[in-house]
Amino acid sequence: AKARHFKWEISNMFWSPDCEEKVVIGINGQFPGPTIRARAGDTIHVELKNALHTEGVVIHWHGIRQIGTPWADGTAAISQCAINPEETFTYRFVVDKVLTTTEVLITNCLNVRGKRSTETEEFCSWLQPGTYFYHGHYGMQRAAGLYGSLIVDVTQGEEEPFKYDGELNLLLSDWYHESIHTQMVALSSKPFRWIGEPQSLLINGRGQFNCSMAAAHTPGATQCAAVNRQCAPVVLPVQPNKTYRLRVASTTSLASLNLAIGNHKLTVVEADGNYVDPFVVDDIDIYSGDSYSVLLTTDQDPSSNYWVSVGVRGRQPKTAPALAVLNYRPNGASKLPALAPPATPAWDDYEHSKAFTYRIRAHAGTPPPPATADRRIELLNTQNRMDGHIKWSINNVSMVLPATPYLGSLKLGLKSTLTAARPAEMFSRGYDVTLPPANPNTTVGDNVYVLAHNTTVDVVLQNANALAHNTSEVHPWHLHGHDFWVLGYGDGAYRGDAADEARLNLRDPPLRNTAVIFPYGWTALRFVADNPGVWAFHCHIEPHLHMGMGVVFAEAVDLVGKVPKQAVSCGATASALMNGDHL
Ligand SMILES: O=C1O[C@H]([C@@H](O)CO)C(O)=C1O
Repeated sequence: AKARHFKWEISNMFWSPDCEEKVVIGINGQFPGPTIRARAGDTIHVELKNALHTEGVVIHWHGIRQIGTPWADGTAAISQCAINPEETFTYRFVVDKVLTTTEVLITNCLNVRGKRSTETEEFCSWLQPGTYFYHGHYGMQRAAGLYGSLIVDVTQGEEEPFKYDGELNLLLSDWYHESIHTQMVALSSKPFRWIGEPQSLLINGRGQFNCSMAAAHTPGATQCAAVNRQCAPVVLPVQPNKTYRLRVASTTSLASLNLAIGNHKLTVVEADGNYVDPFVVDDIDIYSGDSYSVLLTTDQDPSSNYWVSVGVRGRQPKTAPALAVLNYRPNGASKLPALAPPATPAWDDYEHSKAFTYRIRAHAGTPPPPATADRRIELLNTQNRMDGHIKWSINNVSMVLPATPYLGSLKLGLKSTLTAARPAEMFSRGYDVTLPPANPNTTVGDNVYVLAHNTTVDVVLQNANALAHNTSEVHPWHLHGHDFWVLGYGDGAYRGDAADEARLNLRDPPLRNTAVIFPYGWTALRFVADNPGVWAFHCHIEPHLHMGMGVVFAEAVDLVGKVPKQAVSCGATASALMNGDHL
């Protein structure tokens, strides 16, 4: 395994992601940020200088478990203090080691790998290559363009369970013309102002607002992409009769997406860094926080190019699809495809989305979940009011983050930094998910669940009607520090009865770090609390997180190793350290 060193400077800069000039957060003068490419087991060192003039910054390595390095997870107020302007913080972590101490997993891991790969007998660990990404996790900085790809290849000499001739990378995002500062003020203001739908969808940071793709390809066109490289349509060059691995990840602020390629089938082989049982589809849904690998065979008429089309799902779209060109060489890249771009399924065709999502199953050799859980936490997702504000709440508590990051305050036992009461383990069985909340009022709190080491935890996420009648939205939930098994999905209220149990798949549930709840439905997850640290678990929709849609899992914090002082020298932890306390 190698150490890979990166030196980054984060700054605001003028950029035209969709041909309209705005301000983005860039890294080393680039937008999106540079792609990190490593092999499984490598250690990444990112020496990150904050060159924003007046804002802190952190970077979250989405999908990387941070085993033994919870202070490098990059969540402001949870795992570390925001890095101040002009300061430098070094992230050091391994990509990506799965390690567990539970019996079932050890046995399975030994069966799969045939050997113990760590020195200590009680552990079994293995390396996990895959498609990941990184992004800002302070305020709404991700929506300002602070993101990039993180791709982890298999260790030298190891093979993937599928073959391909080439690789293409698509990092998908959405883009607003309002600054994130305006957006945050709007979302927090009284009366509430919703940010609306994004102006553009971006592929690898490039989109076209108010520009026709034809204009983009017309020599001499005076506007848009033809004259601005920053928003030039993405071209994916391919040779006929080859197989390509398309890595697709979504870092959108709001939009759920669907991707299709004219006349081409897609074989799904990886989800969130885990191999899946391969299946063939015409298009894939991608929620914010998801990543996939799909195989594409260039078996169509080679005299033509084809459109790659990315459209909006789950919300009535006001945003034009993003397009890229699948360029069969030796055709010119600007040769317009003969076929029109493939149309996205109707935005509210949830049956289509469920059919896709339910087909995702673990690849043979993936460890199965423990047969039973030690604890079940049921989280009701509602939209609420509080003193004239609109919030998202979990069991009627909307999450607010403290000034002092939990990792430091809990390690030092500074109990005063926690909300007095622990959050509820379940919501009332009689709750009617089909109606707006009977009691729309919410409180705020830290939503910290304290998890005992190595316990198996079930989480049931319950969706419900929002404040307006006949409205329930999709929410992709992302867990830090872990993959979970997605045990199952159901429509309506979860009751935990035999019918609900029958919907759970304990045989080949996929391991993922992000899972969606469908409108009015529930999703059941299971994970093992085997990674000491403090981990965010939240809706990956940026405005919803800002409105409080999340919880925190504080996991065996007493077993966390020595926390670097620099990570937590702020707030009450800084005072305690000055008084001589030791982390
Ligand atoms: O959080 C949200 O607020 C709006 C709407 O519910 C109220 O304006 C919306 O569509 C959201 O997703």
